[in-house]
Amino acid sequence: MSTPTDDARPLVVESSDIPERAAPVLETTGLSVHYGGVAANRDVSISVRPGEVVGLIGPNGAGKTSFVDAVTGFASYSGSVRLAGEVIDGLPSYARRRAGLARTWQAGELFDQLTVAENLELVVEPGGIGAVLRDVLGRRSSRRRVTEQVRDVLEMTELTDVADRVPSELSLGLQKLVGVARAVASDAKVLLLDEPAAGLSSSESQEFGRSLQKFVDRGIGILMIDHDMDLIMNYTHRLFVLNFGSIIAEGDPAQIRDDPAVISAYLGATESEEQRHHG
Ligand SMILES: Nc1ncnc2c1ncn2[C@@H]1O[C@H](COP(=O)(O)OP(=O)(O)OP(=O)(O)O)[C@@H](O)[C@H]1O
Repeated sequence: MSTPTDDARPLVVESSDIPERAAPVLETTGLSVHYGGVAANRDVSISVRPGEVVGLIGPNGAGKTSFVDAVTGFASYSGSVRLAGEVIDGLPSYARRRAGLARTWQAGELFDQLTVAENLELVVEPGGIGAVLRDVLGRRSSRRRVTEQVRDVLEMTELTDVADRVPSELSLGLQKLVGVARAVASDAKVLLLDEPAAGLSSSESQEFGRSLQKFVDRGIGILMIDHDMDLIMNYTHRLFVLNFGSIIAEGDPAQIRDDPAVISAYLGATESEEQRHHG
């Protein structure tokens, strides 16, 4: 494990610490997504191993969200998705979630009327959101009982001290962490993080990156999409780069940073943005 001495160094485990031959916990093979005539993903094959943080990056419109939508069962696709070795094609999104595929969304997804602990209870309570809301709306002074599973995740994510607060009382960075904690509370094997740094300052984003270590330590595989290159470069082990729906590069952050095809894809995207603004 890395032993960082300053904030600039990655705190997640080094690639060499991940068993090279560990079977992927998430694997897609030839995944393609079409919206009418638009090919949002073409033949995308990626893998995430247990305890590995994999980044999926690419210019705007490259197909990152479409990929996550397909993997989580929110968009139709051709090709195949395996979770812990099992093919999950054809399963609806809730069944994929139950099987251990957890997702966080770009937009805030926490219930502001509920405490942090209650937000986590939503995913572990067999009665679901209805049962939690009935309890909470019925209460006057006493808080809902915190289950052992939620207490465990709160401890792991160091959120125990804010368990009784409502999200609006927390910094945006902590709110994001609560979102991830909630995803993990549902016994996640894989976490798909869609732009977790959106809206965060660069120091909050780095803080968020450091918090990923706890999930890595538990062997959870993470696929992270973000435009924040400091977060991506410092806190991932491996990266896949999408452009126009296809993977154009794969490698560790240092390799990707110097890859001519990647540089050209980003420059091309910037140039066409500029042409759009000036055209
Ligand atoms: N529901 C949809 N219907 C039709 N086209 C869509 C739909 N969703 C996405 N697309 C198109 O698919 C392509 C990929 O979009 P997607 O949102 O997956 O890219 P992205 O990499 O996530 O972009 P960004 O970084 O801007 O979020 C784009 O051309 C987009 O316009």
